[in-house]
Amino acid sequence: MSPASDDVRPAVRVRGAGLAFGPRTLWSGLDLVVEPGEFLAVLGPNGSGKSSFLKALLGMQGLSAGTVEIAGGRPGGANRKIGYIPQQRAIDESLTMRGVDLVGLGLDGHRWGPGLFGMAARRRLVASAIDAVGATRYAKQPVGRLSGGEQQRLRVAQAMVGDPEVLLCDEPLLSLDLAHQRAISELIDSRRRTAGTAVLFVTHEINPVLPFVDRVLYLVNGQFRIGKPDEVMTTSTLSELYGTRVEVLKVGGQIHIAGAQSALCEAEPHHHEHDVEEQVG
Ligand SMILES: Nc1ncnc2c1ncn2[C@@H]1O[C@H](COP(=O)(O)OP(=O)(O)OP(=O)(O)O)[C@@H](O)[C@H]1O
Repeated sequence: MSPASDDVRPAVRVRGAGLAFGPRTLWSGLDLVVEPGEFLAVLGPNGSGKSSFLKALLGMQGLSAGTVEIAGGRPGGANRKIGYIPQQRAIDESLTMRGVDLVGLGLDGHRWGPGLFGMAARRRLVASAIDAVGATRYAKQPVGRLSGGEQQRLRVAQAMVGDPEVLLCDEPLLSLDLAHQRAISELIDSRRRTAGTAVLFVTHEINPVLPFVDRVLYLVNGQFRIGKPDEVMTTSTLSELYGTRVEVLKVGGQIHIAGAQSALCEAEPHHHEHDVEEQVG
């Protein structure tokens, strides 16, 4: 990541942001600048507000306080500089749209024009985005009949095809096998290195992307920490954040967190007890 300078505008700038639903505050006082080419992992247990954070950046969720700038503008509207991989939802089996058409939706029509040249250029871009996620074999089939992982790879292609300045990814590795988790993480990493795309990557499992992560935003129970993985993913920082002893174990280049789930269960006693070593963020 290159250091901030005056002539490079940040990809994302969040000032004094807060989000509350009724009496429940998901986060408040959030200040964050994400630079072009930076890879920010957004971690935290279920319901801590990770997806809502991405939705606030997209203008799909209003803030309770503060402001957001993304790709040089306000969130919302048709900002073509933002690629978004939404949290996976099953696509209706009856959807007959083909993969190539789904990916093509990630391109804005007017830039290519109706002429033959425009259409050929558009087709080439779509084909190359599909190739990059390894989806060429099934890209002409109806999306509704593809497996969850195949659909997910097309969603990644759709988010990347428009040459975004900022890529917002909500658990993009879900339902991918290990080989494709790796291929997609490396593809996203290479895009931010070569094109300077900032990546905000929501995940429950940091290990598959740990080699790429510059900084972590960790959300828990209305609190958050921002910093390099080595600063945030420590026993002392996470224990402070969870409000109880949480053990962070670093083994073979991977990070494992023990005790976080039971910390949350104590706060919400109706949940099942799971006090095994686990990764919740
Ligand atoms: N529009 C809304 N109105 C009321 N509550 C909402 C709304 N949107 C989200 N919430 C609540 O805010 C909390 C945070 O939701 P969010 O989806 O951001 O969590 P998350 O960290 O992404 O969780 P997960 O890991 O389970 O995907 C949840 O408890 C959710 O029910």
